[in-house]
Amino acid sequence: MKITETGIPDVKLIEPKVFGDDRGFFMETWNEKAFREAGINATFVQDNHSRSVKNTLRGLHYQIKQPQGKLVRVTRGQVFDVAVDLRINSTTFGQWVGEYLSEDNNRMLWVPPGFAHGFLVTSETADFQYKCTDYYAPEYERTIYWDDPDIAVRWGLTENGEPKLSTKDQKGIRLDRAFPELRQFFGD
Ligand SMILES: Cc1cn([C@H]2C[C@H](O)[C@@H](COP(=O)(O)OP(=O)(O)O[C@H]3O[C@@H](C)C(=O)[C@@H](O)[C@H]3O)O2)c(=O)[nH]c1=O
Repeated sequence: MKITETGIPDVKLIEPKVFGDDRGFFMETWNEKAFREAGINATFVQDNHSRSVKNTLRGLHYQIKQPQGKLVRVTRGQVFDVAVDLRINSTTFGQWVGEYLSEDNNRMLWVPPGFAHGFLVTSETADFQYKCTDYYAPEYERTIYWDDPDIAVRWGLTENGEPKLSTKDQKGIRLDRAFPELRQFFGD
């Protein structure tokens, strides 16, 4: 597998080596040694799978305690996947990176703890699967509004396009309002 840095060096793009033959294909999707050699030291405790219809946007989510590192991929369809650096002392605080992940390109993204994460579904339907380094903790979960003007993710929605959001994500807060809590929990 090929593991490369993105515009935010700690967020990594993983391109598995795919072995195709007349039966189909084979690929490794997680290899602890290869990831460790690429600087990713992760112990995973939870695997998740969601299915979403086109134009669904899930995010931007993070947990103030039990922050989760996430190894994400798409097994059906395509999404535009986004990670936002919320580490207060990071030189890339508030910046985002985005990658198209699909069942065709087999790409995966490593989103470290200390980042908000979200994705927009760009195909008719998308199956999204990911491994997490800590457990889901709804009491610690926070949502930054997907269209926060300070982060300004270019989601690629059409001009008047409104994504399909959960009630929780419609109530996402702005980065500046999240800041005091981030300073408390993501200060180093
Ligand atoms: C995330 C999660 C949700 N749930 C439940 C809670 C709720 O009733 C239902 C749907 O939850 P949500 O609406 O929060 O699901 P969703 O919007 O898909 O949340 C996910 O979004 C992406 C972008 C991430 O990065 C994930 O970490 C996670 O926050 O599933 C769990 O039981 N365990 C979990 O780990």
